Amino acid sequence: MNLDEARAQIDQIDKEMVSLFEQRMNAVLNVARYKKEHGMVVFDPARESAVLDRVRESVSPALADYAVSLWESLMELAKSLERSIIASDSPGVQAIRDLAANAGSPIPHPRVAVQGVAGAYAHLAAKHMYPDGDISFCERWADVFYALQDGLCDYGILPVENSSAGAVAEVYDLMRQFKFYIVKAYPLPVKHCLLGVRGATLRDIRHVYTIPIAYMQCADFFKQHRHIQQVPVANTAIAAQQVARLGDKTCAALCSRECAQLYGLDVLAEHIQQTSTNCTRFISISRHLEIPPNANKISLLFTLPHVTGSLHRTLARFAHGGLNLTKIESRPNPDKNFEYVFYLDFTGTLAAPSTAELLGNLWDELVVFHFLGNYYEPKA
Ligand SMILES: C=C(O[C@@H]1C=C(C(=O)O)C=C[C@H]1O)C(=O)O
Repeated sequence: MNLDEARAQIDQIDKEMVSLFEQRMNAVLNVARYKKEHGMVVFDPARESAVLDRVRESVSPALADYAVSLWESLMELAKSLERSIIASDSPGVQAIRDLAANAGSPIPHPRVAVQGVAGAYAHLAAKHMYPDGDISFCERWADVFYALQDGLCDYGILPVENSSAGAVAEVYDLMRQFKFYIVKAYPLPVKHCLLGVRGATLRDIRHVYTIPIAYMQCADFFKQHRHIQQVPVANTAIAAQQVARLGDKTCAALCSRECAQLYGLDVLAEHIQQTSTNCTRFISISRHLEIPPNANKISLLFTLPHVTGSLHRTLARFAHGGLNLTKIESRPNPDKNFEYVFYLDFTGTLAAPSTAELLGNLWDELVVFHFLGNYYEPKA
């Protein structure tokens, strides 16, 4: 058989399969109508296992895994179609709608907490995000969460992810513990400088004070300057403050250019990060949900049952809904060894009924599900 003949055969088979697909989906619609009338839920795991067992038995062993995978997808599509008919007023969907309806407005002249001291990247992000904000400083990231919990500030600004060094794991874990809402996000271009005391030169430097995630972003520079040892501190601007206090020509800080003027230091090297587009995403967290009219991003936190394909099936539901995932992060679940908490960001808005419904369904189905916010994030 030549290529054209084989493809003609495939075309003929596809024609029959499309017709069968349509017939199957129509049968699914009948199931959905029945379920709606009888108050039944969409997902029936026992029925799905029976369908998959039958498929596996009916196909040649060499194709069994392929066939099972195809039927798993078919059943996901079936459930998406069913959900367009039922479950639209389940408790989860109602909860999501209530959240959206009760979302508050931004606080004027807010009190904004950031970690570090003046000149920290979080400080620069906070000034962009809240130009009229009253900014105060905390020692650790956790302290920003405590300040918010205790009502000492209205918003907290935190880094969640750098374009080259990746996620800020500690902040993700704190998000799980405190479950505040994300009300804004801002991708801050980050250009690192090496600052030393007045009169120092790059050759004098033996120690660089900085936060490890910033050091990682300048790995190439420090490979070329192997004699410079890293001294980890909690924040880049705290590093600048310490170097200024030490007054030692062998010590430098890796931080923003703004710190030079703030702490009376000299710029010994600038823009030493790996990539010219280096950028850190900052979020603003709040005790209260706010959804601005231009909200374009949604963040979620959830756990999944530890069974084959559960993440794949969940993500497929976003794909079927035409939703573009922008970030997925997994962190250890402290309640269950070697199981994970998933964090998902995607472009979307709760104003889209199908999105609100998808999230409501997940709320109903998953043991742990938290809606973290629907906020505006400008393009990086
Ligand atoms: C169509 C149904 O709903 C869902 C989809 C199934 C399918 O596509 O075969 C099977 C079980 C349910 O999870 C059904 O309950 O039969």
